[in-house]
Amino acid sequence: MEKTEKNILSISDLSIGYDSKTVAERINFDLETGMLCGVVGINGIGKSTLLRTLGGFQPKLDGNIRLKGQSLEKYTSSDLSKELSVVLTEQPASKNLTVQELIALGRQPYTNWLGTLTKEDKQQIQTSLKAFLLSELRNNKCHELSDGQLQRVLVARAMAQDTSLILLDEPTTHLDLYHKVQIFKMLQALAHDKQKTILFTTHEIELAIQLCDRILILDGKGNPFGDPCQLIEQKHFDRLFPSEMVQFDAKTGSFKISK
Ligand SMILES: Nc1ncnc2c1ncn2[C@@H]1O[C@H](COP(=O)(O)OP(=O)(O)OP(=O)(O)O)[C@@H](O)[C@H]1O
Repeated sequence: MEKTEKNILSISDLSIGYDSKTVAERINFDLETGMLCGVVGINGIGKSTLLRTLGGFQPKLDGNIRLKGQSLEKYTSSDLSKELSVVLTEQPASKNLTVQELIALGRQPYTNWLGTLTKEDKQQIQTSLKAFLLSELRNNKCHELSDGQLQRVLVARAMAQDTSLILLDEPTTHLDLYHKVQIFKMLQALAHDKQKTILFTTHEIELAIQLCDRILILDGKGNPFGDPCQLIEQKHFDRLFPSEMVQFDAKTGSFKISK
């Protein structure tokens, strides 16, 4: 009983894909409040498809997705926008807005039809600007930003939306190592300090191993899920890529090119 209450997201026997094409099946995992979870796997295995399915952008093929104990399909779009925010890889259409204006869009689920911001809305926007080191850039147009800065703005908008679950598709693409680590650490702080449940897809397996509480490996078979150390012990990362090309070193938690 206690386990169910703590679970924000419960996925059982989920199959995802398009019309008659199943991309991945037998996906099972639970995420509790305050957990940071990375979804990894080779190109084309279905990471983005999973994220879009969990975000309600495309229907599941089979199985169950429960958000805070209720089937995802039962949520109205207005209720869902208060529980779930999604950051996709596509560039936002609204790049002509300032940083502060784009982050303010995160408050839309709570504002009246005129979009009037209350004191609480404004406070949330300021907190998000601060958490993602954007206060000084607040009046800059989004099209003037670097990829790393824009990525921080998109995550800050999700934070301003103040949902229990945040989904992100490859939030560190195009970023250098420093800025990848910066985003990962900010996501970790958002999960641990603000008790948000965060699930993101990534190719940064080594960083995910170091910073995530849980990892889901989409592998086209059992789709193992667990604590990174546990997955290392069970040798799941060893099987991710063909060993004649890359090998996983369990001691350092990193991949080495096979000589
Ligand atoms: N709109 C679509 N209609 C049909 N098939 C699609 C569609 N979008 C993606 N696919 C297919 O679904 C499979 C999974 O794609 P997806 O983008 O989810 O993989 P991914 O793991 O995110 O890949 P990557 O790491 O390269 O971003 C691929 O075979 C892809 O060709």
